[in-house]
Amino acid sequence: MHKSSSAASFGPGGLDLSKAFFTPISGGAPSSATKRPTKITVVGVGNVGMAIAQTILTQDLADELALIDAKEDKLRGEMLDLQHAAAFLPRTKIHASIDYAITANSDLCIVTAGARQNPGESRLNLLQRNVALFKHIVPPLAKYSPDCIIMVVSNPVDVLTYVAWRLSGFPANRVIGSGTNLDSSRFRFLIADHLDVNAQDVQRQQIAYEKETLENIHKEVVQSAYEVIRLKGYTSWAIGYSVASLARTLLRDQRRIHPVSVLAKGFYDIDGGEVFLSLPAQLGRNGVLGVANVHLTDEETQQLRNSAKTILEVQSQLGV
Ligand SMILES: NC(=O)c1ccc[n+]([C@@H]2O[C@H](COP(=O)([O-])OP(=O)(O)OC[C@H]3O[C@@H](n4cnc5c(N)ncnc54)[C@H](O)[C@@H]3O)[C@@H](O)[C@H]2O)c1
Repeated sequence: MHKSSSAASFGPGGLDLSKAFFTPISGGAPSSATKRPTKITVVGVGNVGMAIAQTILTQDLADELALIDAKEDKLRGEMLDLQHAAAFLPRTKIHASIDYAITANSDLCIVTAGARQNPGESRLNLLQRNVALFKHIVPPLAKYSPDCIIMVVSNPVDVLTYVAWRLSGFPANRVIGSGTNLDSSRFRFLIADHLDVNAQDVQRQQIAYEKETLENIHKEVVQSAYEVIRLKGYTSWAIGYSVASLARTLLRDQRRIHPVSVLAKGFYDIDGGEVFLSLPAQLGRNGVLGVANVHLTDEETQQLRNSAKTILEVQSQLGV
């Protein structure tokens, strides 16, 4: 496949056009003090992967973007389509290939590749197919970018984050799932809409709401993704912004708290095994820096433990 680069080549003579436009100044060559470029890889250029890629570009989060997929034509088409917007965007070098060598030295690798559920197929079978995909995806990512942070977006996100953690051999602080970051945003939108305020001002604070209003908003959050999928076939824009906000916090060491899938063992009385759950985690350049201690009711603690138990049962059938 034609490996991309954002740079065009000019004819067989190899004419260096840059010299025709600029006269280099002495000492202008890159020095060791020059900042290393920030590089993000996105695996899977479907609806979700492309929404993430385009948000990363418009928000100027990377100097280099590497796109990986199994479909060569789709991959090249998406790469060219993004490159053609270069005149309207901050400068980012875009690569695309089925060869993981282009992902080398990434700071952040975002995995969105996933199999689609066949009619009548069980969720466990779909999960097993996704585990098989991850066996092709995660080891080469870890090989080419041994110091990167891996962010899993593919569903079921908690279990696949565990799978990515096992397959990568990385410490748990460098493997994160997008978790309920998007669901939180949906929750904040619905509360903001109800109160007619800005969603960015909806924070973690105890405000007295009518029980019924809160229950309705909760129900709506749970149904949100299904509703969008029913109407347009998939979700993309909100998950794109959600993951870009995580990328910003991680790569710019913002140390913000996000509800994301992290290794939950030892937090909130979850001790039974290695399971990834969405918890309020502080994120920075080293990945997960800590987990916030939010007060939970006994019922909420029990719900978390039940989720952990269910996920562990599923994981025991995966052979990873
Ligand atoms: N975590 C969340 O909040 C959230 C939100 C939305 C979607 N998702 C999940 O994201 C995933 C992707 O959704 P989508 O709508 O983009 O699906 P999609 O079918 O449009 O895209 C999936 C892409 O993965 C690629 N792919 C398949 N096998 C591959 C392999 N071995 N290597 C590289 N690429 C491969 C496909 O070619 C395709 O381009 C799904 O699992 C979906 O459930 C998660």
